[in-house]
Order: sequence, then C-alpha cells, then structure tokens
Amino acid sequence: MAERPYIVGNWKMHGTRAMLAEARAIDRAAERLIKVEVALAPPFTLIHATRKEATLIGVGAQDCHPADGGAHTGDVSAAMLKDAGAGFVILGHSERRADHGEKDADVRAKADSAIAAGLNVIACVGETEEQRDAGKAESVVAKQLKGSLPEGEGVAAKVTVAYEPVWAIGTGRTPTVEDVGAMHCSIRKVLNEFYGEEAGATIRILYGGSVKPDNAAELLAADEVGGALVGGASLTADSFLGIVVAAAETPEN
Ligand SMILES: O=C(CO)COP(=O)(O)O
Repeated sequence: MAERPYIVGNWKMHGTRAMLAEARAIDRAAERLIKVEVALAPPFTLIHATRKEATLIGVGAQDCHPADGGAHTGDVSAAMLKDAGAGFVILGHSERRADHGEKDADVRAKADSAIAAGLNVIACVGETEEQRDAGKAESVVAKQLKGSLPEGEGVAAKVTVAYEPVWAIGTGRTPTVEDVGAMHCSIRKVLNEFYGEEAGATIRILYGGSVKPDNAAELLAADEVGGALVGGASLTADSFLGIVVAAAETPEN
C-alpha cells in the first residue's frame, strides 16, 4: 500500500476545551512525523476550536444527520461540520448503532450527505462476540459494508473503512494479528467487488479496538491494515503519539 498509514483519534464523548492542549501537542509532533497521516475526531463542541489550534492534522466529526438542514432538533448536518472546519466524519460506529439504532441504510444516507458536502467518510463495521463465536464475523462485516458504503463514480476516493470488532472496543482485548489480517483481506475483497478493483484497492482499512502504544506495531503490521482508529488511547497526546510513532516505524504492508 503506497499511502501513508492513517491514525485517527476518536475522542467519543470526552473533552472540554482543556483537551485542546492535547490537540496542540499532537499537532506539533505531527510536523515531525510526516510518514503518518494523523487526525482527531473530537466532539462537535470542539471541532472548530481544534481546527484552529491544530493546523497540520486532520480534524473530523463522529456523526452527522443525513438531511441538509431543517427541523431536526439537536442534530448537525454535514455542511455544518464542513463549515466548522471538519474534513471528515466517522459514520456507523458501533456505539451509534447500539445507542441510536443506526442501521446500514442510515449510515449510507449519512455518507451520501457527507460526501455531497465535501467531507471524507470513515465507515465503521465490526462483529459482536456472539457473531464471531458463531463463525459469522466475515459475513456480518461483508453485509454491513454492502449496506452502508456510499455508491457512485469517484466516491471510493472519499472513503476509509474502519474494522472495529465490537467486543474489542474499550475492553483491552484484541483479535490475534492473524484474525485481523484475515478480516482485512476479506474486507479488501468486498471493496474490490463493490467499487471495482482499481478503486477498491486504494481504500485504507483501519483497525480499531483497544489499540495502545504497546500493541500498535503488531496490529499495524497485519495484512491490509492501513492505520488505526483509536479511542481511549487518543485522549492524551502521550499515548496517542506512542501509536503514531509505532505507525511511522511500521514497514509498509
Ligand atoms: O471505538 C473505538 C474507536 O472508534 C476504539 O475504542 P478503544 O480504542 O477505546 O477500544
């Protein structure tokens, strides 16, 4: 894979303005770590301020509404995110699927809206522990991809996929490197079928779920892993930069 590894911090529902110091420190270090593409997805309330504090790294959001605007109290449109300084949006995270009942079709509608507004999309997929134990992990993920990825000419260039096994999020447990590689190869096959081989091959597939500085190197070296989507370990510059450094040192895969 020719592209730089992509390391994205998902701050979830964490962070007040005090966290901007972390964003600044991450941004400053990113200047030296040019072999890695670094981004943060803070909560909505910090997007604009993060964009102003951190000028080198990518800044994105964690969700958007599928409509352009209108009577949707409490929601935020893709165009508003763009206006606030976001360059991308994470969609279909398992916490949104669980907390808000988001279905694949909702994720696709949001992705269409985000791309129309000029944002890139990180589309999240992943199986539950029960599904993995039943031997259905790859088929569940393939179905999520086919149902939630945006379609259309030129769209693949705007898409990143994040594989996040639900049982590995925030638990300290991770799949084996072999399992990550097998799943990422299976995702690559689906992407090649869905977008055509040329476009499908360019999409980065991130791994997410309990990525820490001490396990990042081996997870990032797994087959077809193009980076990481990091939750807990992205909340301090120290631990997040530990992962970014591991990515900078990982040979291309
Ligand atoms: O959900 C995640 C990132 O989107 C992963 O979270 P943790 O890194 O805290 O397991």
